[in-house]
Amino acid sequence: MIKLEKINKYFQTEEVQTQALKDVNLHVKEGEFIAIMGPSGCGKSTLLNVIGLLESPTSGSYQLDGKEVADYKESQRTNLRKGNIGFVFQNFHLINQLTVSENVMLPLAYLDLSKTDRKKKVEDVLDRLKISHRRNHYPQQLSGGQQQRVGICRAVVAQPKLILADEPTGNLDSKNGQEVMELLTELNRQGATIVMVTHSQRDANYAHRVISLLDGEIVTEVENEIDLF
Ligand SMILES: Nc1ncnc2c1ncn2[C@@H]1O[C@H](COP(=O)(O)OP(=O)(O)OP(=O)(O)O)[C@@H](O)[C@H]1O
Repeated sequence: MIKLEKINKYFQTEEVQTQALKDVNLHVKEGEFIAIMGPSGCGKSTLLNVIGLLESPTSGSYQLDGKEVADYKESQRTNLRKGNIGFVFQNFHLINQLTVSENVMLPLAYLDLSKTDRKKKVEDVLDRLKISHRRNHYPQQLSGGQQQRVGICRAVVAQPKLILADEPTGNLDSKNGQEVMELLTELNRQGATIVMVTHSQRDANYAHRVISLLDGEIVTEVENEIDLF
């Protein structure tokens, strides 16, 4: 599904040039669950942003579902993201002025669906992730764990094949963090491919494979032994 070959990413500011990714090669198969780890500043978020078509690499090849997308312009990347990639963020990124239902409906605004179909999809995902009793609440009326549950609803409502999560449990206590990881595992079992950045070894244990980055380079790749049954 994801094939990165010799991906390099440079950031240029007035004084310095930083190489955030160095010759990164990474293949992710459909249905895999990958964790990306490494110290602060090693390039984890940059890698996730490249995979999620939020940024383009400076050089290298990126094939997504067999299509070369490394040179896509911003408008092409935006179009491809819609409905295909769901994002989960550490700070949830919910809009405080919108209710839970309205937040979850946002990614559907760009898809060609009737209002009834949109409402049904939102209701289905709120039910499935057990947060429908809070549908008319505003984000600040919810606990952190509930907010992340809503964040995950929004990431999956358009049924994307790929879910990208940047430290999804970073702002949660361990009980809520574990619930979020169980939710991601369940979505993965239902077929979603997941790439997750994490600082937590415990969270990384849920993944099939753990990639470690150091100074923009992949230094180790470890397969986890996961009991699938
Ligand atoms: N927009 C940008 N402009 C300039 N430099 C950047 C930019 N984004 C990232 N960098 C630099 O690229 C390197 C990698 O950053 P990145 O955010 O990917 O690291 P990270 O591993 O996700 O860090 P953290 O764990 O602290 O979030 C860092 O040196 C950072 O300063």
